[in-house]
Amino acid sequence: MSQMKHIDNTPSTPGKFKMEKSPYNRLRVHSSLAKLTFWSFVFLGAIFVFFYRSPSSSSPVTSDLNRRSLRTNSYGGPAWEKKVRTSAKIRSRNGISVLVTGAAGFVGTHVSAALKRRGDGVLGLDNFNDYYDPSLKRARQALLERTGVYIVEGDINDVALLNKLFDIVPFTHVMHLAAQAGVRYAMENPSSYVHSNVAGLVSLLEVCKSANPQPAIVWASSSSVYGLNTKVPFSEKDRTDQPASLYAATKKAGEEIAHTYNHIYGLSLTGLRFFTVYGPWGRPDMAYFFFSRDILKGKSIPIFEAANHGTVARDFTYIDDIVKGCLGALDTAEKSTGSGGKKKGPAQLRVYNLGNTSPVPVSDLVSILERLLKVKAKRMIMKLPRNGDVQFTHANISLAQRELGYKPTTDLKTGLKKFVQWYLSYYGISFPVFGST
Ligand SMILES: O=C(O)[C@H]1O[C@H](OP(=O)(O)OP(=O)(O)OC[C@H]2O[C@@H](n3ccc(=O)[nH]c3=O)[C@H](O)[C@@H]2O)[C@H](O)[C@@H](O)[C@@H]1O
Repeated sequence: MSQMKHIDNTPSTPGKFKMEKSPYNRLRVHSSLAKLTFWSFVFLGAIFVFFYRSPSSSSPVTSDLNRRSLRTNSYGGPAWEKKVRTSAKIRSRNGISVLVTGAAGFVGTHVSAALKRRGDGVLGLDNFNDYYDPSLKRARQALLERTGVYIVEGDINDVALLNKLFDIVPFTHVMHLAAQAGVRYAMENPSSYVHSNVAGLVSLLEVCKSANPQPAIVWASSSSVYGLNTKVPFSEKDRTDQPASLYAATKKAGEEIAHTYNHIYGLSLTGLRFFTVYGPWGRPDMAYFFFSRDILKGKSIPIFEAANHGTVARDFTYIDDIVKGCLGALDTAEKSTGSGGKKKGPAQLRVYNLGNTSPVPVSDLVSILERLLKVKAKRMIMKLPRNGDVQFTHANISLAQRELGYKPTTDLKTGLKKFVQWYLSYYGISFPVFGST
């Protein structure tokens, strides 16, 4: 401390003392001191105005990104690296090592657990943002930790962190599931979709392209890319240039970005178009989830219908079927061909529908929930809002069937029963619900 003081009082140049000895110089020093004080105030004032009045600092974008804790927490150190290595360690013959982004998310948790179960190395990455209740994400994290999967807390836009992870583990695969999901929320917070689904994807692909070896990447696109397409069932060959929401547009952009990185850098890329995935540990922002909550609370639920009382339907797909599709995609993914950021030859570029091939009207979904929950829903029929929803989705899955061995086996009634079972036990709600179905 005293040493510090000594250092602070030492003039940087001896000449300064000499100058002070002349009265003329003293005058000059005083006047420059006054000037210095004046300008310091001006400068501090400017800083104050910039930080407290600047529109950008209080813009919804900045404050939202801060609020949603998208920043990477501290990382590094031998203990942290050991956790990363242990989690990503392959424990079976022919196993793969996978970086799963969005590992604390709904699909991410299930895929990570399935990979770990069969002996693959798995490292999770998640920013734990508060788009929906983060305590559910923490509970999923705890679940994964028990199976030996460690989740690094960080954002996919953090290139330094991603590079560090690739320095520690030569991942053979990336399962990229981190995204801003939800069709309707895109009108409330458009920038979060660009941040995660466009910028985040690019930053991840930048790191993958430079990694040595380059990993093969499987990532989550969405059925929403079919947008206003009316040809059913939706086939991968159908047009996808009429997105009905910004969410859909960012997923479509992702498919085009994937094409670019495949073309320039030889990255092996597989996009999976998920069709309204549901099940235990699901997302509370999705209709089946909050319908269950509100039916139990006796709150009315808005059920959308199209013009002229047209039915709104979804090709609801059960999580276990989706997991099988994801694993099938990882297992059939060919290696990327580039190295050192340079393409060495053509690489695989694929897109698949992962749906259930059996659309169910939303009103039927509610009837199933009523039976499972033994509570009559207060239905509030509403016109389908013009905020991104499409009237129906229906997947043609023959391509995934042929090339990934994908074969969904769970109908909505069976899948919802499993969801409701989980929901009641997770939220500690006990009453006799089962038996009658
Ligand atoms: O398949 C997909 O690609 C998308 O599936 C879901 O989107 P969505 O099908 O709109 O799922 P929900 O928000 O759960 O809505 C399910 C159905 O319920 C309807 N709904 C939703 C909310 C509501 O209040 N009332 C209502 O009738 C919707 O119109 C829709 O037909 C996911 O939220 C997206 O992240 C995903 O990408």
